[in-house]
Amino acid sequence: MNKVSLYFENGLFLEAKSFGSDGTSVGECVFNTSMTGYQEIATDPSYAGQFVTFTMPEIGNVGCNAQDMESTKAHCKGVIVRSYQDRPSSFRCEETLAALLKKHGVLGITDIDTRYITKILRDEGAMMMVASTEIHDKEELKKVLENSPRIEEINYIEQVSTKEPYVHNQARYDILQFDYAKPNTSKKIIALDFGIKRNILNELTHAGMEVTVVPNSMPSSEIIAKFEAKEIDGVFLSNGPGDPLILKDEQEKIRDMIAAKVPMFGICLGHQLLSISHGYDTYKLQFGQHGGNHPVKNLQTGSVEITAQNHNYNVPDNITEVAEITHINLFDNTIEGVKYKDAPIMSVQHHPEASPGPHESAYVFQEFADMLG
Ligand SMILES: NC(=O)CC[C@H](N)C(=O)O
Repeated sequence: MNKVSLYFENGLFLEAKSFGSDGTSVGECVFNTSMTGYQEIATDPSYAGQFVTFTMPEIGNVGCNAQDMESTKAHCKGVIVRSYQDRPSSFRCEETLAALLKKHGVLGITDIDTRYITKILRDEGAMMMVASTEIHDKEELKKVLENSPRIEEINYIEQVSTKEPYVHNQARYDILQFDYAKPNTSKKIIALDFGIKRNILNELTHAGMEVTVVPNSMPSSEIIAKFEAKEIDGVFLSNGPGDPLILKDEQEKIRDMIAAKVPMFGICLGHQLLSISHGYDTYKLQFGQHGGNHPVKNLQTGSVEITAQNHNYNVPDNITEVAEITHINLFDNTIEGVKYKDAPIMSVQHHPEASPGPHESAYVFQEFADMLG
C-alpha cells in the first residue's frame, strides 16, 4: 500500500496508507457513524466534495455489488477508515471497495486513528482537508489546500445531476422474491435531480408514483406547464451535495413552483431549498449529522423513529412563521420535517429511504402520495 498524507485546515498533519485511487484531492471532512452501508454512503451523490470518516472501524468486509449502488459512481472525495479489509466475504460481493474506489478516482485512506479525527471534527466542526499519495510535504499540502476553493464555493449539483430525463422503473426490493417489485403507479411526478439516491426513487415508485427524473437545469416554466396540463400531479426535490444557499437558480425555480401552487415534497437538500425559497435561510451545523441511529420524533403522532441522516445544514427555527413542524431531532432538537401552512408542500431533513439505515420513516413517501390526492 502506498503512503497517503493528510493536511487539515486547522494545521493537523497525518500519514496513513492508501487503498483507493492515487492522486491529490481537496474536500470537506465529515464523519459518519453508520455501522453498515459503506458502499451506499460512498455512492450517495450528496457526499460529492466531501471525505467521509467512518467511525465503524472495520470497513470492506462484505465488498461491493452493482445492486447496492445508490447512483452510477462513488461521488465522495475519499473514504477514511481505521482498518480496511481487502478480502471480503459475502455471497453478494462482486468487487472490493478498493476496486470500486479506484474505478471512480476516489481516495481510500486506511490505518489511521479515525476516533482521533472524529473527536477533532466534533469539537472544531467539519473542516476542509487535502489528501495526497503524491505530495507528502506538510507546507506544500498546506499551499494546495489554501489555493483550493471551499465546498461552499463549488456548485456540485451541476456535476451530479442527470444530463437526460428518464423514467424510473423499479419499486422497493422484495427480499422474499429476490427481486424488485414491479411498479404499480396511479400518479405521475417529476423528480428534480440534485444528486438523487436510487432508493428514494424505489420508495417513491413503491408508494404509487411514476417518477420522471429530470436534470436540475429543467426550466420551471416547463414543469409548471406540465402541472397545469395535468400531465403531472406534483414534484419531488431531491437530496444533493454542498451548501444550499449558493444554489440561486434552484431557489428561483422552486419559488416559481410555490407561486404556481405545485404540490412538492423535498428530502434533505430539497427540504433546505424549500425553506430558503420561502425566505428562511439555512445555517451550518457544527459537524452535521451523518449516521444511521438518530432518533426523530413525529410531532403529529408522538411516535419516535430511528432515522438515517446525512446533512451539514439545517432550516432555521423561525420557519414556524410559514410552516408547521412535523418532526424534530431528539439529539439536538433541530427541525427534521415541516408542512407548509398554505400549500400542499412537505419536506424532511432526514432520509426516509434509508439505504443504509432503519426503515421506520418510509411512511412519508405514502404521505406525499396521499397529499397528491
Ligand atoms: N443529503 C443531503 O441532501 C445533504 C444536503 C446538504 N448538502 C447538507 O449537507 O446539508
